[in-house]
Amino acid sequence: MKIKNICCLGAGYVGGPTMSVIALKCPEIKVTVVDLNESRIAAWNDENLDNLPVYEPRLAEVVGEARGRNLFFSTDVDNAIDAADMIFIAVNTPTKTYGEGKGMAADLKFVELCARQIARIAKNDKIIVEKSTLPVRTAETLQTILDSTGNGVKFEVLSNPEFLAEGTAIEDLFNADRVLIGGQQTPEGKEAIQSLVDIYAHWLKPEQILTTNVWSSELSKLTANSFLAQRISSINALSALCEVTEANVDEVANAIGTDSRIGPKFLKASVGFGGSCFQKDILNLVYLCRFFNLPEVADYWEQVIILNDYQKYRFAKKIISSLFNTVSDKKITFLGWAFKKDTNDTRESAAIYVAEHLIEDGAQIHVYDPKVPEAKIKADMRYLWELKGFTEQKIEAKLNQIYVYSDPKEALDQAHAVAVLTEWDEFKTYDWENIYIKMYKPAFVFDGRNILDAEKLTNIGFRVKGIGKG
Ligand SMILES: NC(=O)C1=CN([C@@H]2O[C@H](COP(=O)(O)OP(=O)(O)OC[C@H]3O[C@@H](n4cnc5c(N)ncnc54)[C@H](O)[C@@H]3O)[C@@H](O)[C@H]2O)C=CC1
Ligand SMILES: O=C(O)[C@H]1O[C@H](OP(=O)(O)OP(=O)(O)OC[C@H]2O[C@@H](n3ccc(=O)[nH]c3=O)[C@H](O)[C@@H]2O)[C@H](O)[C@@H](O)[C@@H]1O
Repeated sequence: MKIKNICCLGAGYVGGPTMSVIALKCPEIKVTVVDLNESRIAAWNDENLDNLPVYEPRLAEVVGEARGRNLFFSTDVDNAIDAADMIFIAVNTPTKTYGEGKGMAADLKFVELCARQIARIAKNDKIIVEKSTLPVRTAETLQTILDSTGNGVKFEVLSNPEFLAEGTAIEDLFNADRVLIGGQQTPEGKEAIQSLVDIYAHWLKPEQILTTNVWSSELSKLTANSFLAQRISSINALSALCEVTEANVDEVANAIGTDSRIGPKFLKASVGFGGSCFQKDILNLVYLCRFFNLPEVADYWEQVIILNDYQKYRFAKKIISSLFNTVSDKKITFLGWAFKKDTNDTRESAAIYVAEHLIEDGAQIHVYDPKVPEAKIKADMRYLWELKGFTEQKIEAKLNQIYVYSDPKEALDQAHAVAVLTEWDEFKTYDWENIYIKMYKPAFVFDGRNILDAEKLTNIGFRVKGIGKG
């Protein structure tokens, strides 16, 4: 089937960039991205491209070219579903916060609602594409819901997980290592797979487009994220050993990364990985393994999360113990709040958890992040404390321990310590001599990303503590 009209449910970090690139590369296909969130859609339609709801290098350029031509953002979900031959589901699939599987399983209620809405609206045959990250065998559930309307419409469900990383989304989409398309191995399933292959073939080579059965595709996405996160937890585990043995974790990473069997990527020790997906997807994998009665496999993967929590806690503890065992009423400046550089996304950012530990010890947290506004930072902390069941009064009191700045100089002025939580490039270019003069002494720098020149800072007079350095 030659696709002429695509609809995508969910205009978030995945739906927005992926559909913008498809629209850019396939000018003959009309692409409509819909969302229930009106303000998000309004931001996607904002004339000023600096106001797009997702910050990604080069995204504004892509949207600027395709929007209004064959790329549209709308809240009219029903009409977009009706008109489409192919519907991508790119809605959120967070960890469940209630009931069966709470804290572990993926919450599929948004995906299920999409399937029900499609089943209700569709009048002609459609291809449904799972773009959201889903537990293996979700396609079966979707197919059951879609097929139970009895209106004779035929649906083919494909799995097409997304591998882009935030901060490099456009680059990743333009030059994907691979795209993965899973479908039923029936003649109709194979035809649907080919329709999606044809779309990606507008800009990717045939060898970059992998096709599999639907279950392998679903499981490959969870597996890829688990392997990536496992590498970070592995190097972070060793960073703790480096700190007590005077080995240097960056040197160790380089030494092992030059072995072509290991490879150099994803070996950067840090304050801990964040982002909306690694933790959620591993928890989901662990839940699935327990569900299928594989406790040893579940325990193995769960350790990746346990180690990551330990790393964030260890960083906060090091700040407290270095500052003479208390940070009560001390000004601790956080450089960065986003979970990595070049994104405004803060979901599961290590900064949130480090801040929580320090606030618990009485610290005043002063934050500067070039892309994250005050409202977002406070909302992140509020969400965490609400989940813990804190009273409104307690939450308000804790929020008063957080100060957010749009000028890094003000954030750093008269601080007792600086903690680098995100690896934004601009932090490396600051006038550290001047910052030192204006800080309380001894002036501490805790580099949770190992991006600053520790030798230079030490020569200025700072007490510098990186990750995995003795
Ligand atoms: N953020 C990332 O870098 C990546 C995310 N993923 C996966 O993609 C999925 C989406 O992730 P994000 O884009 O980050 O989430 P997001 O939260 O940024 O966006 C999801 C959007 O879906 C909308 N939505 C929910 N229900 C809807 C419905 N019934 N109809 C229309 N819109 C609806 C929400 O309002 C929200 O704007 C998740 O499953 C995630 O695991 C996969 C690869 C990368
Ligand atoms: O499913 C998803 O959501 C996506 O998850 C990750 O992408 P993302 O979370 O956007 O960003 P990463 O570059 O993977 O970084 C994740 C976290 O790990 C940290 N990290 C990364 C690499 C490293 O060596 N060390 C390290 O601490 C980053 O700072 C960040 O906090 C994967 O890299 C994507 O392939 C996947 O599509």
